[in-house]
Amino acid sequence: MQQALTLESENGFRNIHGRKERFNTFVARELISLDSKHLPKEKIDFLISLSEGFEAYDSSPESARRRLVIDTRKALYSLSKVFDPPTTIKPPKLRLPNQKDYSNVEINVKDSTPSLDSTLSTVKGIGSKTIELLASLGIFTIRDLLVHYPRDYVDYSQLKRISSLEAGETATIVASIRRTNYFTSPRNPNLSVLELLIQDSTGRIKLTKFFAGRRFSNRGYLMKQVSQYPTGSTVAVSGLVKEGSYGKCFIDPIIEVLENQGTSIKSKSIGRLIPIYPLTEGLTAVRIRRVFDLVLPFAAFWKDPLPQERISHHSLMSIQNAMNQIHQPNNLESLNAARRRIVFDEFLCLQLALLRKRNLFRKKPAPQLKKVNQINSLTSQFYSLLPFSFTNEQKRVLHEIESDLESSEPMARLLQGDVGSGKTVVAIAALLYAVDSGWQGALMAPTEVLAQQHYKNLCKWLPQLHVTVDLITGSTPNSRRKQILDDLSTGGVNIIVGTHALIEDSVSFSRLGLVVVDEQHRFGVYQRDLLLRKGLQPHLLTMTATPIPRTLALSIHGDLDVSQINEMPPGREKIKTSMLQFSQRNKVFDLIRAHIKKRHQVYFVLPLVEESEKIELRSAVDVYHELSNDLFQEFNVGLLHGRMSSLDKNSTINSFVSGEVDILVSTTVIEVGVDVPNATLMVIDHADRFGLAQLHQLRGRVGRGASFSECILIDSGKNSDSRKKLEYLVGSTDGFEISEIDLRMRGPGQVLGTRQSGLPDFALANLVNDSHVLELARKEALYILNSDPELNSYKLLKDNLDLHWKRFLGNSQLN
Ligand SMILES: Nc1ncnc2c1ncn2[C@@H]1O[C@H](COP(=O)(O)OP(=O)(O)OP(=O)(O)O)[C@@H](O)[C@H]1O
Repeated sequence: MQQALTLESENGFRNIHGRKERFNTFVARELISLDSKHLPKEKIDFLISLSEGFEAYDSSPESARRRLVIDTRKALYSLSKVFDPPTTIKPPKLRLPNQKDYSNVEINVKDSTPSLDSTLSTVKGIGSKTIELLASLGIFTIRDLLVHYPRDYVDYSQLKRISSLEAGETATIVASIRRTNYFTSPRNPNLSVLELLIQDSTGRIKLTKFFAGRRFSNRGYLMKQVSQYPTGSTVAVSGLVKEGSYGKCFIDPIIEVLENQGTSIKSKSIGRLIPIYPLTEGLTAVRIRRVFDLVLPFAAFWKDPLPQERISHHSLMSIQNAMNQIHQPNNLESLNAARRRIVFDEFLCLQLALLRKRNLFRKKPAPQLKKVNQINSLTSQFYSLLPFSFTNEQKRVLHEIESDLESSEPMARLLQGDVGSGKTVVAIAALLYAVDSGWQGALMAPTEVLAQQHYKNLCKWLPQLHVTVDLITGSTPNSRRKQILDDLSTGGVNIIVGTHALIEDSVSFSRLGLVVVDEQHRFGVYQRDLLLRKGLQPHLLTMTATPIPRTLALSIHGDLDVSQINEMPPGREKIKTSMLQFSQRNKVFDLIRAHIKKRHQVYFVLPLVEESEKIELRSAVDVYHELSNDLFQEFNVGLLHGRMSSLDKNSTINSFVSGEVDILVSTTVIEVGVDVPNATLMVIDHADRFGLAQLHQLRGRVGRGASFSECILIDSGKNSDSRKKLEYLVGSTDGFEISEIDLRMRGPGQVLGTRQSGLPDFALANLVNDSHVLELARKEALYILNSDPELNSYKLLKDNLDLHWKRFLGNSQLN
C-alpha cells in the first residue's frame, strides 16, 4: 500500500490506474481489510474513515487528496510498528580495509629532510589557503598538527539492520537499492534532491541527498547522480538516522556502492569512527581530514620517549601508532588504546615535573624543629585553653605534621578536610610547635577578610601563652608596617598573619621555621615559593577546604604529601538544606525571623555587589536596602562586599562576630574561613550561579556550633542542569563527594583554580576522568626517578620537561 501511495504522490495525485484497478479503489479496500488484524477499535475507526475518504477521492480537490494520501502514509507507518516488530537479524560483515601501515608509506615532502618540526608548507598537497587557516588555529608545524587532537568522534562503526535503526543514532547499514528518484524543489530552483529507497531483509528506508546551487540543478548533473546508484546494486550507508514524516530516514549520509556484499569498503568514513576537529571558519571537516591523510605518515618520525621494556610493561601502544589511531581509529578499541597512551605521556610529564620539584625542595636543609619543653609545651597549654578536645583525626594529622617538622628535610604537606572539620586549630598548634622550638611562623591567607579572621582567632589564645602575633595586609598603615617589619626581622614577632603583603621584598624574617598557606589553590605556585625563600628553607603546610579524593590530590599536588582530616568535631548536627524558588521568598523571610528570634544570626549571600546592566540579578546592595529599610527594620542588617574599604569591612565583620548584626548581607567574600558559630541560617540567592564546591563552602559558614542550622538555596529557575546541581547539594553534605562531582562537572581549572596554581592545560588528558592512568603515570614517574634521578637515559623526556615544564617547576626551585 505504501508503494501505491508513493507512486500516487509522485504522479500528482491523479488517481493513477494500476494493472487491474484504480488507485483509490485499491487503497479503500486494503484499508478496510486491515480490520482483520485485531487492531484497537480507535485505529479501525480511523482506517474506515480514511477508506471512506478514498471512495470520494475522484470528486475531491487536489489539496484534499494530497492530505488524504499523507494521512494514510502516516497511519500505515504507525501500524507498521505494530505489525513488524524489530527483527534481530544479524547484519552482514562490513569489510573495512586495514589501517595503512605508515612505516612503509612514501612521504610526500617538498624538501629532503623532513622532521616533525618542519612547517606544513614542506608537505606536498597542502595549499597555502589551508596553511593560513591552520595558522589561525596556532598550527604551524607537522608536530602542531599531529597534536591537534579530535574533540570528538562520530561512530559509524555500528553496523545495523534497517528495522533496528533508532532515530538520533549514527549507524551504518548495507542494503540494496530499490528505487532512485530526483527532483528540483518547486519552491527553490537552486535546490535539488536525490532520493534512494533501499531495502534489506528487515525493511526499507529512504535516503535523501540535497544539492544546493544552480549548477547542481541541471538535469544532466542529476541524471549522472542517479546513474551512480543503479537499482538492485548494494550500498553501504553511514549517517545520522532521523525521524521523518513517513518513518525513519537518512539525510545526506555517506554512500558507497559495493560490487557485492563481501567487497571491501574504500571510503575512509563508512563504518568507521570519524574524528571531529575543533575548526575555524573556512576550514571544513573534509578539508582538515584530507590534511591529516597527508600528514599522518610523518607520525613515523615521532620518537618514543619510553624504552620498549616500559611500553610493554604497561601494555601501552607505541606512540607512532597512537598518533595514527587517535586521528584515524580502526575501531573503538584501538582509539581507546591510543588515547590511553597519549594521556599516559601527558601525565608522566606532569608527575615527573612534580616529583622532581619535590626532590629538589627536599634536598635543601630545613630547620629541625625540636620541642623544647615536652611537658608544658605551648601546644599542650593551647589545648588547655580550648573549650573542646582535639578529635582523633586532628591528633593524628598533627602528629604527621610534627614528625615532618622534626626532620631536617623540609616538610611540604597539604592538609585537607571538609569545611569546619577543624583544620585551622591544627595549623595553629603546628605554628605553636615552631615557636616552642625557637622559630617563627607565618600564616598566609588569600583575602584580607580571612587574614583578619585568623589574626583574631590567634589573638584569642596566643597572648595568654605569651606568644606575640601580628597582622600585615595591603591596608596596614605605613608606620605600623615599618614597626612590624622591624619586629619580624629581629624576632620580636613570633607569628605573623598576612595576605600577599607577606611576600613583598621588604619582608624578612629572623628565623622563619614554618609557613602555613591557607586556601593554597588561590595562590600561584610562584607566590608560595616566594614566601618559602624567606627562610633557610622553612617547612610548608598548605590547607584546602576543597577536599578531593586522596589519589587525585596526590597526583595534582604531586609535590606535596597529603594529610586528611576524615571526621567532623562531635556534636555537629547535619545542616538541613532546602531549595526554594524566588516566588517562595516569603518563606525565607519567615525563616530569617524564626532564627533571629532564637538569638541566632543569618547570612544572606548574593553573587553581585551592585546591579549590572548585562545580567539581571538581584545584588547585595539592593537586597541590603530591601531588608534593612523595609522588611526587617527591627533587626540590625549589615552589608559586606569586596568593594568596601578594609576599615568598613572589618567593622562589619566585627559587628557580626560580636552578635551586634543579626543579618549579614554579603557577596562571596565570606566564602572561606569566616567562623561565627552563632550563625545558623545561610540563604544563598541565585544559588544556581555558583559552583557546587563553592556552595558547599558557603553552606559551611553555618553549622559550626552545636545548634540546628539550615541553608536555603534560592534557584533562579532558568535551567534544569543547575537545578540538578542544587538538588545534589540538598541531598549531600559530604565535601569530598561534592567536590568530586564538581570536578566532573566543571573540571579542576574551575574548581581548584589549577590554572593559577600552575597546572598546565592538557591536550587530551582529563585529571578527573583519567584518574586511573594518572595513578599509573605517577608510579612510572617514581620508578624512573628512583632508577635515574637525572633522567640521563630518558633524554626525550628530559628535553620535554625542560621545554614545556620549566614555568611549572618554578624557576626559583630549579636554580
Ligand atoms: N575538636 C573540635 N571540637 C569542637 N569544635 C571544634 C573542634 N575543632 C575545631 N572546632 C571548632 O569548629 C569550628 C571550625 O573549626 P576550624 O575553623 O578550625 O575549621 P576549618 O576546617 O579550618 O574550617 P574552614 O574550612 O571553614 O576554614 C571552629 O569554631 C572551631 O573552634
